[in-house]
Amino acid sequence: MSNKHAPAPMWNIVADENMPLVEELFASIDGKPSQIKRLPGREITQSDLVDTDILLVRSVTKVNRKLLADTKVRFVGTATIGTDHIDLDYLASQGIQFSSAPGCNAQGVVEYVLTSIAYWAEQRQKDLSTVKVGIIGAGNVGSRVARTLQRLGINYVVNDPPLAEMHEQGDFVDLTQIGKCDVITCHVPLVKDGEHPTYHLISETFLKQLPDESLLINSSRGPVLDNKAALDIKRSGKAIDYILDVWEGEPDVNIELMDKTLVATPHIAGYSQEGKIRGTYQLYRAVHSWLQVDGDNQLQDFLPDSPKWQWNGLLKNLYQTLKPFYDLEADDSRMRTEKSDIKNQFDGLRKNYPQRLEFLDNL
Ligand SMILES: NC(=O)c1ccc[n+]([C@@H]2O[C@H](COP(=O)([O-])OP(=O)(O)OC[C@H]3O[C@@H](n4cnc5c(N)ncnc54)[C@H](O)[C@@H]3O)[C@@H](O)[C@H]2O)c1
Ligand SMILES: O=C(O)[C@H](O)[C@H](O)COP(=O)(O)O
Repeated sequence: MSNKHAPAPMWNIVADENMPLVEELFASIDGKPSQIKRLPGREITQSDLVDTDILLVRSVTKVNRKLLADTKVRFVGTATIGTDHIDLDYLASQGIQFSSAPGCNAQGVVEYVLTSIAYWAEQRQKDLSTVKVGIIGAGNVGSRVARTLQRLGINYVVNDPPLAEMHEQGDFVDLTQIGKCDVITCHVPLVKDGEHPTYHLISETFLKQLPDESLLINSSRGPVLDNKAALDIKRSGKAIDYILDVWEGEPDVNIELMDKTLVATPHIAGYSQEGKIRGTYQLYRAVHSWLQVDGDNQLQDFLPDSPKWQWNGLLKNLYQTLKPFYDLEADDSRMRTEKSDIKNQFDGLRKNYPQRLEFLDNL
């Protein structure tokens, strides 16, 4: 395969400042050294990229014609699962290679969701052996949430029309059935058009039919939930709980909605150390595969030793057994502490997020 970079004396790389291991993994590629420039994701502009070969971003950088026109960028990688911040059609039209990091932080999200359900059960005195969870989206995250609930003996149903149409194995239910569940958790990409859009999938109509005392968790993308409708429903006095990790208009979170949540966090559901490391590593592999060259670094050498949660077989007090491994309440309280200036503090809460390790792989 030929590529425009073969004669370059040095790789020019621009990377989001919040990606770990870029210096370690990208110091040289195929024997050629790299010059790596780190920038805050929201502040990367076209002028930073004029002589850049490889752009490595996270979810806060909008990658489109405005950013990439008249630059040398030939590879864009996002160390995230979601790709709604990337104009994939534009990249394809320009022959710019692209990679995301599918599944990289799925385990962190699963742990966030399980801890959230357990916290809600404790707060609202629910018996998890009689609760039914509705999972919307059964990809990397949703299917693992299902597997985890299955192992714990918690009932669930799954909605995923695109998968159902592909005749994937498994039983799928429609959204009406999901709307009858005690807990609903969303794991869909943000898609605004096509056959199965997810923008405002959780609409006023959907929220109105939810049973009283149900819980809605959104850790997918803010606009999957109509935030205004969610607020209006609470204002109307409906007894429904929200656990929200993602928000319409981030970082400009609706403070009244935040006040009405059971748990509010600043888009950190997937923020395990391992998830971030896997994200960068998957891009390292993708760059080498694009160039058809070898890379010697092995993922295992960068992953920390993770703690192991041992389940005692009881659903009662589940939250108290999870809390030493993931302190959801601490995440919630850090966000509420910054409430008065959340728009300006949101990114800082994420940048300075405390180390969190995955713990659930031995259920
Ligand atoms: N909060 C966080 O920190 C965090 C972390 C990781 C991922 N995410 C978000 O979660 C999303 C899901 O992650 P994933 O790894 O499971 O993605 P994935 O692509 O593996 O799976 C998404 C699933 O959603 C299904 N789907 C698409 N449209 C649907 C619709 N209209 N109704 C029901 N199902 C639909 C797809 O068929 C697919 O099975 C990501 O796109 C990302 O936006 C958030
Ligand atoms: O899509 C994802 O993978 C997550 O939403 C991602 O972890 C968000 O974190 P960010 O890229 O904004 O640091």
